Amino acid sequence: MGVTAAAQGLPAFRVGTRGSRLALTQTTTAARAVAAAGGLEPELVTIRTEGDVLTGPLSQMGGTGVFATALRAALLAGSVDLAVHSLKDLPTAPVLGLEVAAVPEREDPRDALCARDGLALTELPPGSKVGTGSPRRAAQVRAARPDLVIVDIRGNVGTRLGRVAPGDLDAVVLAASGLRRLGLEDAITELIDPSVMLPAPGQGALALECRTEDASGDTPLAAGLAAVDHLETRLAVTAERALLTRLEAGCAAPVGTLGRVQGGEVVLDVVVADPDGSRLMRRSGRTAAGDVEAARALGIRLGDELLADGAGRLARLTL
Ligand SMILES: NCc1[nH]cc(CCC(=O)O)c1CC(=O)O
Repeated sequence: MGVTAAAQGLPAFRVGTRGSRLALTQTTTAARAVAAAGGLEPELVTIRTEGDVLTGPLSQMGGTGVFATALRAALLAGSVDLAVHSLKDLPTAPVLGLEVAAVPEREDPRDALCARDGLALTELPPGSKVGTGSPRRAAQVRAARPDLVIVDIRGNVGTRLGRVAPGDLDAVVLAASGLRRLGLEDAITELIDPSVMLPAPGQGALALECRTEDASGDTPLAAGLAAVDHLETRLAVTAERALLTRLEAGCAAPVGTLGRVQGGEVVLDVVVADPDGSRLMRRSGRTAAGDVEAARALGIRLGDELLADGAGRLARLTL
């Protein structure tokens, strides 16, 4: 990408990314969109994060942000100008000096079942082994199919998909968006309906983060970021993340939620699960689709309702 910058004389900007194939794919796409809208030339900088190096169960890995911390440090140090995160991996706590300046239009937020022989969740024989490292996915699979066996797995998308094999797993659950971005959608045997499985807050969406001083003003980067921001996605994920913050739940918590804009309203569905799937607490709410503050208030209100019903103990569990 860097070669044409000199040729065309476009100003360059450096974009930080994790080194996984999924991260590189989504960073390249997002960076090109920002660059095209802003009249810039992107230069990708690969950054190794703690989450790429450690190999233990993700749910035991020292809390939130293992993927985001190194990218944020690079932004603050000035070694990159933009970081592209999977929004669901981005901790909700704000970082002084940084800002999520754009949230592009979301991909399919649903979870996908990738099973042997084209099977759907209801078709898996009793005792089938389903792989996931996510307490949220595990709890919702258990609630729908208490007769299945959950196997804790981790690794990148390709590794997890490869576990569906004779003598190993019968199925895995992965984000549809990640599979699509990698061109692996043929492996999907069922897009699990949100009434059965609510996704992680922010799933399918990207967060484009930069230094606050670069987020606005009359610069090519600010113009490029403003052009790719998608209001409906931002309203939905703002409500989802406000809910998560209210529950003080981390990315490994058994909390599923999906916001959407529908008929002029932001609608938010939430589930907080007992890890064994024996108890699912559900809530839904809506508010007029206006500014992000109204969307945030909706997430906080549903969070308060769930806390009043005792969801706090469940939400803060990480395993
Ligand atoms: N937890 C890892 C992770 N972080 C982001 C995605 C891709 C989906 C997305 O963009 O939200 C994935 C893979 C998965 O959950 O299957």
